[in-house]
This record gives sequence, C-alpha cells and structure tokens, in this order.
Amino acid sequence: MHESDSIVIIPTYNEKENIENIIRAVFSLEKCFHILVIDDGSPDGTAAIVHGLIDNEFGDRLFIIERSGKLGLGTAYITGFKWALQRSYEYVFEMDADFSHNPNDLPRLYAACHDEGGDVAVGSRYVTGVNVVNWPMGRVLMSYFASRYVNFITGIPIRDTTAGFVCYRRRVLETINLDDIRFKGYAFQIEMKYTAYKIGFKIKEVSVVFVNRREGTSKMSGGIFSEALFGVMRLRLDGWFKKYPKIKG
Ligand SMILES: Nc1nc2c(ncn2[C@@H]2O[C@H](COP(=O)(O)OP(=O)(O)O[C@H]3O[C@H](CO)[C@@H](O)[C@H](O)[C@@H]3O)[C@@H](O)[C@H]2O)c(=O)[nH]1
Repeated sequence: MHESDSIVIIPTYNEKENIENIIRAVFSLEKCFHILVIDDGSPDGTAAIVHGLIDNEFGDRLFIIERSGKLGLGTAYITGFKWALQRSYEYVFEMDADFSHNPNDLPRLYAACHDEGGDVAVGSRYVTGVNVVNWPMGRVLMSYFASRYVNFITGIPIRDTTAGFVCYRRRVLETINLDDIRFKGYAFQIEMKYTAYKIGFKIKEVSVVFVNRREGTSKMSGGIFSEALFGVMRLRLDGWFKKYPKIKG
C-alpha cells in the first residue's frame, strides 16, 4: 500500500497522448504522490487509459472522476478539491496533463509548504524574468502583461497570478468557500489565489519553467480570456465589500 499526504489533481480533456506518461512521471518520483484525474468525457478515450492503469498497476494511488462533458477547468478542480477534503490529504496540487508543468518540480512545491511555512505554493514563471519555453511571442506577452494587470488591479503579492501549477495546504481549501468560486479558466486561478490572499494565507512563489505542450492542443479560448479580463475587476469589487472567512485555529 502506497500511503501519501499529497494528491495531485490532473484535469483532462483529450489528453490521450500525455496522460500515461505524466502519470508514470509522477509515480517515478522519490516522494510518493497520489493522483486524481478529472476527465470531462474526453472523446479521445483518455479515461479508458487511466482505467487501464488503475486496473493493472496503480489501483492504490491513482483515482479518476469522470464528468459528463467539458465543464471547464475551474469546476474540475473544485470537484477534485472536494474529493480530496473527504480524504486525509494534507497537500493538494493542481497540475496540467501536458508536461507544461514539470512533475520533477512537485517536490519543490511540496517543500515550500511542508518545510518553509507556505499555505499556498505557486509554480511561477515570472520570479526572475520570463521562464516560458516554446510559447508564441504573442502568448508570452499576453500572459506576462495579464499577470501585471492582475497585480495592479488586485494587489495580489505574487508575480504569476494565473499560474496553474499550485500546492494548497488542506486548511486553505477547508477555509475558502469552494461553492463561492465562480470562474472557470484563467480567472479561476486568479480567484483562488486572491481569495487565499484576502483571507490571510501565506503564498510562496517557486520559480519553474513552463514548457509549451508538445502533444495535443490547448483548450483555452477567447471566452476564457475575457472572463479573466473582466472577472478581475469583479474580484476587486468583491475585495471591498465581501466578508472573507477567518483562518481557523
Ligand atoms: N476536466 C477538464 N480538463 C480541462 C478542461 N479544459 C482544459 N483542461 C485540462 O486542463 C489542463 C490545462 O489545459 P490547457 O488547455 O493546456 O491550458 P493552457 O492554455 O496551457 O493554460 C495553462 O496555463 C494557464 C496560465 O498561462 C493557466 O491559467 C491554466 O490553468 C493552465 O495551467 C490540461 O490538462 C487540459 O486537458 C475542461 O474543461 N475540463
């Protein structure tokens, strides 16, 4: 039996080229992490690959939730967070399936919370310069200036506000009202960090290199981008009027 205090949530939509490799990469790390895949009915059969690995090799540390259709990255993570909170995991990670996040960085995110007192550890592309490989220049500039824009509007004290490579301590997810989180794409990532920051949790940035996917395609869309653009202003308004929960204990 492989016990672990850590669960890595991997949302998937059409990731058949990546899913087995990313699962094997996580399980080859020295520290034992469990994995929860949230698959949104991928037509390419991603879920069947995961079921095969559960049945034949990793039944004690690999789990899957299948949803009926493409319901968005944000709600996939909320579903995963709630699942993790019903179990005893102390550290809950977000990670993409496509190797744009390097699984070898998971132990560094873990250490930032476990050993260095962070409540949230963010795998950040912008701690020193811009650590992004193989993105078209347009997307690099958009992402970088989007993060600066979010800093300017919200005051979140980290440089990579849209990052999707994150470790949350259990108490953060227990304190945030997950049913109140309303955004789905980049704005989901901003909303989670902003809410943790407003509550008073300690957020640490860990410098990582983000590598554009080699297999499969990005699922982000113009709608998700504009959700972020205008959502940030709504978050700022919330920040003035909303009562955030208190940290327990
Ligand atoms: N279950 C589920 N998974 C999804 C969905 N949309 C995307 N995914 C999965 O979510 C991961 C990220 O999707 P991409 O489409 O590759 O995202 P990206 O554009 O590269 O965005 C990444 O970087 C952004 C910051 O620049 C991050 O904000 C974002 O969270 C993500 O990490 C992949 O594993 C993908 O299969 C969905 O609707 N449902």
